[in-house]
Amino acid sequence: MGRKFVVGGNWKMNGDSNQINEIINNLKNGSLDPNAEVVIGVPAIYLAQVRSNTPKTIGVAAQNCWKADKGAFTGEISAPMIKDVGAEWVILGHSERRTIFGESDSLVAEKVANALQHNLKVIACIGETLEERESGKTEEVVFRQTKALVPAIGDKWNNVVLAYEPVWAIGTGKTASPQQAQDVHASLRKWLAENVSAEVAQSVRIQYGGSVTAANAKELAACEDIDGFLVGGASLKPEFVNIINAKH
Ligand SMILES: O=C(CO)COP(=O)(O)O
Repeated sequence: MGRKFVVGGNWKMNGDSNQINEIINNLKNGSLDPNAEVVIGVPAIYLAQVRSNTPKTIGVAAQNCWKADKGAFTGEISAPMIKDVGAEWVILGHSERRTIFGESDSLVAEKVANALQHNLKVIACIGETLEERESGKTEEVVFRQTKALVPAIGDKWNNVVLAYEPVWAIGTGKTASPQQAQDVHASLRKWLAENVSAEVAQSVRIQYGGSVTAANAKELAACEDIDGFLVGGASLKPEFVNIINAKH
């Protein structure tokens, strides 16, 4: 069976009630490809509001959560809380969490394990920095980041989407070329076949993220191993609909 195209919008720390209503109306009024799964990644404070105002055909994701269910973790939110307000997904291991907030591979893995245990679906992000790419370490880095997730995911790969987001392409306007992205996605699939299973390698969806726009989405979506996108800036704009529809 083919992998269903999946497009995430990561709003990051953007949006207020007015802008959020505009984004949701744009999605409601747009004619969205029924063969594409759509997930919007919303600032935690708006999760409940967005979940109740957005059609159920669109998934709602938190952008982070802590690894424990509850307790003395001031400022954090938990997987059970995300579930409680009706959201279905969480984005974990985003490069901004890894770099700005110092999240290690092992912390990301602990968060992934806890989120999956609570039946949240997870978009798990990986990707190399410019320096790592230029020193020929892209595969080493994305394999290391993925390896840390394997025990955390266990047999729950059905609830995981991998997002390959080269850090140098995020918010820079420097999109990876379709060939650069395809090469890493194909290497990841090969690594998964060798280190997890042929079935997981074949079935797991791998999104590309980093300066995706309506202008470059079609060419990227045509690549064999690119199964969707994780979109930052453009997910706040009307062109997000065109990105969702880029595959068909
Ligand atoms: O980080 C991203 C999505 O998670 C990508 O952000 P941009 O699309 O703004 O480059």
